[in-house]
Amino acid sequence: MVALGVFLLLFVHYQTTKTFFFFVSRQQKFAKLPPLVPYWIPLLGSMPWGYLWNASKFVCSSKYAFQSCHPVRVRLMSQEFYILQGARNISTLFKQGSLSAFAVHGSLLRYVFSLPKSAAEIYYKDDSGEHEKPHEDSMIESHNRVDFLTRSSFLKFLTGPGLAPLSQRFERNITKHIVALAPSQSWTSVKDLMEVFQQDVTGAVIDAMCGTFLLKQHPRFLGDFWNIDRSIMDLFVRAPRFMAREAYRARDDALAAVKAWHAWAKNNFDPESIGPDGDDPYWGTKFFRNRQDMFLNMTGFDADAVASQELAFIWGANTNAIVSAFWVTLEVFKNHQILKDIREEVQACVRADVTEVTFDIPKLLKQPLLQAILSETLRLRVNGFLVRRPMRDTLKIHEWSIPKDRFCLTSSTPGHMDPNIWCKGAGEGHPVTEFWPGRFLKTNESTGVVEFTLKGTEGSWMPFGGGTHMCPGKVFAKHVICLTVALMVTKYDCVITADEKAMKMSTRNFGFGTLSPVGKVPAMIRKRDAK
Ligand code: HEM
Repeated sequence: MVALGVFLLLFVHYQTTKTFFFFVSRQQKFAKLPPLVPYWIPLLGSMPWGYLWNASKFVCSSKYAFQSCHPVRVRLMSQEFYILQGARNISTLFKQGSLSAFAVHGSLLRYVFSLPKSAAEIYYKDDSGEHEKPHEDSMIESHNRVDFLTRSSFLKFLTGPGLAPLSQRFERNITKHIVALAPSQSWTSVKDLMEVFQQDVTGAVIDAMCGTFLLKQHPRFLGDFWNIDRSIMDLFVRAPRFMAREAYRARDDALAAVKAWHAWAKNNFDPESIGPDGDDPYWGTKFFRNRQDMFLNMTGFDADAVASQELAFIWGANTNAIVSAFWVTLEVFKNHQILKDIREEVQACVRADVTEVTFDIPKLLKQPLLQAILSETLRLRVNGFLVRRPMRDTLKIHEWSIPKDRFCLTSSTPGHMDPNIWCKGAGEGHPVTEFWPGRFLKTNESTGVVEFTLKGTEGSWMPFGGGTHMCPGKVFAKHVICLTVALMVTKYDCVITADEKAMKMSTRNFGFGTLSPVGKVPAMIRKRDAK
């Protein structure tokens, strides 16, 4: 009887919040507060039970939250935040200035990468904005403008003059690694293809970025790195140490390794060793060398804080790119026709004037099928949450107003899995769950040439996020992925022997970017006759 009474009360509460939801949604008034998502239990609010069970299904089916065509307000215990979905709303969000992305970055830095509290404070206090000219009423000293300073360091490194030398070093490293994978033209078994990417491709990226000391002196670094990556959710939610001992051990050892590299570079650095591109063998790049002073000038930063920052950067530079490179390679080797077509595209970019295989990289990065395969892979494999906080003013999303300082959450998954975007026109007959690169190809009517296109996907395809905090590494990521795949298909035949179950995506790290396969992916590889 009591249970029935409680149920009836909760039911009435739910129906009332639902009625209000629809009432506010339909109001015609301009600049209105988004409606509150209906919920059953008054003090708990909208508990995301479905999310805990199947995160991907939850964001693709939660009618009131991630599937709503307008922004909504969510109450979760004492907290309130906003969810924003739909191409039109997301495109508008990305056009706004003064949105801080620190909500997620701060928790990642603080809890996953152990940024000391004194340094994290600088982030919380920084209200000077992301532009060179600080906000007029901001009192933050110029050396403490952490958002602007870190963002400019990324941009100089990854989109400015730092990119060419980094890319060239990566090219040399990855070629050596891939060429050494299998010794002969007889089949060699590979226990787990993913491990090849975690060791060889990550090794090539880290050596190109940090110089060779880090991995030479700390051979366990790569293992620790992927251990952290696997357990990122445990660290992020601050699981007690006894429940995630190995994750905390890996994180602490990786931080110690980065700190030891920094100390070695500081003690041994010779200014004469700086090359014409500005990089040097101690810090690896001008980027890491210059960030030492930049961070150590900030209030509350010490050697531990800098190690946390740089380990976080190394993680960001590898996790998505390496796992995506793995999926692209897998898709190519799984399908004979795609493999044949990709080999043709890649072969057209091989430079003939050298002994070891090298590519005309600008041409390679423009090949339509390769770009389409990469884009389709990112659509299916990247599942990220993006969080923004309006720092200065109310955030206006069409007729909706989100008050200053509130958190706004959006997810790449609903857009990536929306049949109204991906199954129209040529995509008809290809369900959203199917890997079909044709979604990103179109035939030029006047020339008859098949071209790569992202037209019509704005606000729906967003593996790299968007707006002022959009991923600054997207060009380098494309380079890493395309070159790795080009080398693999040129040098090797590969038969994937894993069962379908092992190749499913693990949702363990849902929300953090590219998801890994659930199991090991064994394969057989052999050298090809090609150069
Ligand atoms: C397939 C590969 C990659 C994917 C899918 C990816 C995705 C993302 C996403 C979704 C964000 C958040 C953007 C936002 O909040 O709007 C981000 C941020 C970032 N990414 Fe990437 N990323 C990739 C590769 C890389 C690489 C190779 C680097 C560096 C070499 C890199 C460096 C960063 C940095 C530094 C940020 C923080 C930017 C900021 O806060 O302003 N990423 N990435």
